[in-house]
Amino acid sequence: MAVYTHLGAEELARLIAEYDVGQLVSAKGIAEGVSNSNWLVETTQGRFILTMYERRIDTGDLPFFLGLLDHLAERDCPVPATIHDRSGGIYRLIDGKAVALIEFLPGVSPNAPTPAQARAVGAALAEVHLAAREFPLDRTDGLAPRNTLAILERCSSALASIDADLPRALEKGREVVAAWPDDLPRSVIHSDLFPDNVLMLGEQVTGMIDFYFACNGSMAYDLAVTHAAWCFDKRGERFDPAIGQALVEGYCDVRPLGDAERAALPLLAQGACLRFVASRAEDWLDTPADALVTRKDPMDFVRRWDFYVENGARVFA
Ligand SMILES: Nc1ncnc2c1ncn2[C@@H]1O[C@H](COP(=O)(O)OP(=O)(O)O)[C@@H](O)[C@H]1O
Ligand SMILES: N[C@@H](CCOP(=O)(O)O)C(=O)O
Repeated sequence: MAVYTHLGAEELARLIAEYDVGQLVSAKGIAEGVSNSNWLVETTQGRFILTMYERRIDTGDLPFFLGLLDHLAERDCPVPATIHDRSGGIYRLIDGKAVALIEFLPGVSPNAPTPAQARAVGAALAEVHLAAREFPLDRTDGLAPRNTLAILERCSSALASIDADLPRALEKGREVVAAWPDDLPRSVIHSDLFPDNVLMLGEQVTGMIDFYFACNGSMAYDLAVTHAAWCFDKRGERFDPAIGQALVEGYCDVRPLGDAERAALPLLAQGACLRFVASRAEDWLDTPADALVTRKDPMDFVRRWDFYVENGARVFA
């Protein structure tokens, strides 16, 4: 589920009237997603996504996230542009909560991606990296390896309650942080490009969404995050080499990797695993077992991490 707040018909109509998008026809809550409330809004002029920012997102970051969407959309990247209100505002407040109206993009998120889809996603990610280089705003990565290791360390006494094998991630995390390269080419990165954040029609990427972890960071690290997210089954037990190869080739067709970036990929992929192990462990411990939101298992990324330690050099050769 992901509609945390009820918005009445009159309130919705008043909100939509603040935009030059015609009259409200319907608004349906969207079940997918976990962080924000989302509605599919139909007006006399078309379809839109209305997002209410519920948790995790600092309103002070919205000019960065929403401005980035506009910057990328203007440069023909497949991301939704934001709809500005009549006074040019990029977001509005309802009862103290920020809401934004965003272009609706067609497509569905692939459940079992094919190599051709992975190639298209690699290319689209590289296009975003190139286009985002001139984006004028900055946002620090709060989930860079040092920070995610600190999260894991804060959770250390409870990690074994999630899984007896989880505490060993701490030592592995310290090794990753100690070896982390800080001098790779940078841009603004998505840093959470899982299949559920990509909309596709066949082999075409029609939408990259959910830029709410976007920040300044190393482009090769973003590719490594995407690799970890796309190339395994859900539990991280089975790696699909054809998907991995297509993703990296698709990326390099648009933005070839430098030697240092390619050499760093095995470690960057481990850093990606550290990031999701830590955020999932923290969320797991913060979320009651009977909550409506399904908790994501950090062990899915411990298994990927083990895979990269053993096979990273071969996979990214
Ligand atoms: N611009 C968009 N166009 C079409 N559908 C969208 C768009 N943005 C979000 N969605 C739909 O809403 C769902 C949840 O959005 P998402 O941003 O991933 O939410 P959350 O931040 O809560 O994870 C997506 O899975 C997708 O179905
Ligand atoms: N992709 C992350 C969780 C972030 O959730 P999102 O719904 O905001 O994409 C994970 O799998 O741990």
